[in-house]
Amino acid sequence: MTADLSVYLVTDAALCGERGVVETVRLAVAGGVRVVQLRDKRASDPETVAQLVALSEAIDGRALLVVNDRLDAAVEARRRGARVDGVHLGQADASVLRARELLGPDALIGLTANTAEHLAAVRALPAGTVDYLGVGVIRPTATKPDHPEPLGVHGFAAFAARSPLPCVAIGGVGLDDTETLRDAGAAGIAVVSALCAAADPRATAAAFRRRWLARRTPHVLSIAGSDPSGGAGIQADLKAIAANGGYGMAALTALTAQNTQGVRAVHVPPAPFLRAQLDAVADDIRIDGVKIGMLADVAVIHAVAAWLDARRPPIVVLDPVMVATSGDRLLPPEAERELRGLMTRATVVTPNLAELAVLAGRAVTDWADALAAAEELAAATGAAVLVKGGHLPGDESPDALVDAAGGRTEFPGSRIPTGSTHGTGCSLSSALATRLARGEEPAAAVRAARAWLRESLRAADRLHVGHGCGPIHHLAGMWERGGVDTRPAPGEVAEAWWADTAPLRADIDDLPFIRALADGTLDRDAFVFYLAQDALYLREYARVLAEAARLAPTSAEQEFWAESARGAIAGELELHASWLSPGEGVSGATFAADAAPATTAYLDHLRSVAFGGDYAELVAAVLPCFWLYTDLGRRLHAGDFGGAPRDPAHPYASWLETYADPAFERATAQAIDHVTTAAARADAGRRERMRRAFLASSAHELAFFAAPLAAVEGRESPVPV
Ligand SMILES: Nc1ncnc2c1ncn2[C@@H]1O[C@H](COP(=O)(O)OP(=O)(O)OP(=O)(O)O)[C@@H](O)[C@H]1O
Ligand SMILES: Cc1ncc(CO)c(N)n1
Ligand SMILES: [Mg+2]
Repeated sequence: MTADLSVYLVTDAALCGERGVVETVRLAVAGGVRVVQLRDKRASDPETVAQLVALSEAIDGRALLVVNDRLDAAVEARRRGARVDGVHLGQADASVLRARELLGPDALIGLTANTAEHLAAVRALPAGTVDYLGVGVIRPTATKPDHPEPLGVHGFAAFAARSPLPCVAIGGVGLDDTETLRDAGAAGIAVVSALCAAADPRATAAAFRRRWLARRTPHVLSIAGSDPSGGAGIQADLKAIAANGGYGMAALTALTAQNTQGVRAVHVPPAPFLRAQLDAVADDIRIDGVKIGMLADVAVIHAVAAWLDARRPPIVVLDPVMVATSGDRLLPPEAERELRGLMTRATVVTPNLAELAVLAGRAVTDWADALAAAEELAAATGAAVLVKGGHLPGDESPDALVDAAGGRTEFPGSRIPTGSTHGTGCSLSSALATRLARGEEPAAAVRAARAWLRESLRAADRLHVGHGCGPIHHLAGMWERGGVDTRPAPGEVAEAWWADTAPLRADIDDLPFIRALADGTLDRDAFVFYLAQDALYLREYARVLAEAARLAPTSAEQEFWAESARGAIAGELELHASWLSPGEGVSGATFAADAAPATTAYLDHLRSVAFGGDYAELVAAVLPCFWLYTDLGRRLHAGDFGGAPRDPAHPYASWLETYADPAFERATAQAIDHVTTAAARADAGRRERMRRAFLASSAHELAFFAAPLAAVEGRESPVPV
């Protein structure tokens, strides 16, 4: 069989010391050892059998277990239920032919070899008798006192080049030899003292594994369904693997007929054909990581489980897909139980909240439940659980990684405002598999995969794919860094931002203040309160506009914002002065009024953005005061709210006129142009900060309009600031 022989531990009871062989092996396997060879020349056969049983339990299928020399002990331990994958035999040990006969075609059988005669003998054996050669020693070593003349790295390379079988380098191998031997053609490095005598075998094994994987493109296989619309399934997986630095491969479990709106049909090819795909890949290509997605039915799950058991890929990320983003089932309920069986074979499982509830068999209603359920599931299956908070209500989308020992890392993150989340789960699990296959530590791998996912989510709406829940932009970061111009046109930014304010604008339209302003029934005190606050606001707004002028990159923009500042302080206050005139007896109130909470909150927001010194963000923050007023003024003036604003008897007629002023409309068009041009030029991160500043100001506009009536009626404003 083909196996991952990369980091191969040979035990030495004396070197393991008080920690013992079993605990040393457990730690080393947790760190990334792929093959464990029990080697104890002095142990009796019954002792060896007992050791194999204990080791098989400790390894629990996460690495291959072979025994040195003792074929009979291997057979007996298997009889007692231990999982013993094979034997390693020396030239003087029991015949490899007999081992193959007793252990079967799937066993891992190794043979020590280091001379031309040994190679000739191997060539004479029937094909499939021996799987690999143990070749050494590389350097003089105390762990094999009777060792032959050391080969050195060059001797090893020459031998491996002539060998028809994979060669594992053994004898005096240390951490610093890892890449050298790998590049000399080793299929793996066998380590004795560097691991058995290590103070922390887990960390040392992880270091070997990292060094082994360093500077080498990981080969990642997706076992998943097809989504012809390209956003989820293997199509998403291949893009995610490529974007995260891996070579992607895909074996299809199912074909779906789906698009961004839903799944129309599913076709599941026979399970043996899936097995044929998997074997075709594994027989030829080193597999560094596997991602498992849609499994379609019980037969497929069983086929994947059997293949995993036969091949033992080093990294398995299982995304327990049950329901598509669209709500369509991708796994029948009776197969859900079977998924739990697969979990024990996974490195990491990545359920969303609903899947976690099913797998853990308990209700998951909030994030605390999710963390508790993830802990139970990880402890029960031995797989780490990455629980995803994409479906949590609210503004946060956190994930958390919980390992089988109960260790937990949380990854906080704000929700990215987009409807394009088709295939996020597929993409995240593939990115994670790729990074783990490259040897990244689990928490670091999750962090990097999430950073990539978030970058791809932020750019998602720019793809304009489909009419439903669109895909993420898998290659957004690559395109941006590679100089592909993917920036939006200013008009596209304007359209998107305007759409984002739709709920706020609807709320403004529904305010009793606006309704009463339109039909002239607005309480006069409320109107005066509003004007006084507006006057306070405009005085500071003018300073903020002046700051925009100071930061402006072009003289045209400098002139525009300076002129707007002048307009704010002069024109608007002049208007207000005519309303709050001495005859009305309230003019002193203009500057004398205290700022209401809504006013202070809005100004604090504007000043903090101005203080940040980013021109683009600042002009985005000042835009709603132009845009929302122009829109509202135009519609008030047109009588869209009922009432008769052009009626000279309307008490607020002249106020309403100002905002429908064509000069103000032109200024607003200019402001939109300057701001969206700056947004279109900005990189994705700054563009998002601009959008947030724009939306925050829009929300303050709503609160500002809601405040007056509440204030004069002595109640709390319905829109908190
Ligand atoms: N709007 C969003 N903003 C930021 N992150 C998000 C958003 N939506 C989902 N995510 C992230 O995307 C990843 C997938 O999470 P989710 O809970 O949506 O999984 P899923 O339901 O399995 O996805 P899928 O629908 O593709 O199967 C997680 O890292 C989650 O935090
Ligand atoms: C093929 C496939 N796999 C997974 C998902 C989950 O989003 C999907 N929609 N389609
Ligand atoms: Mg999912």
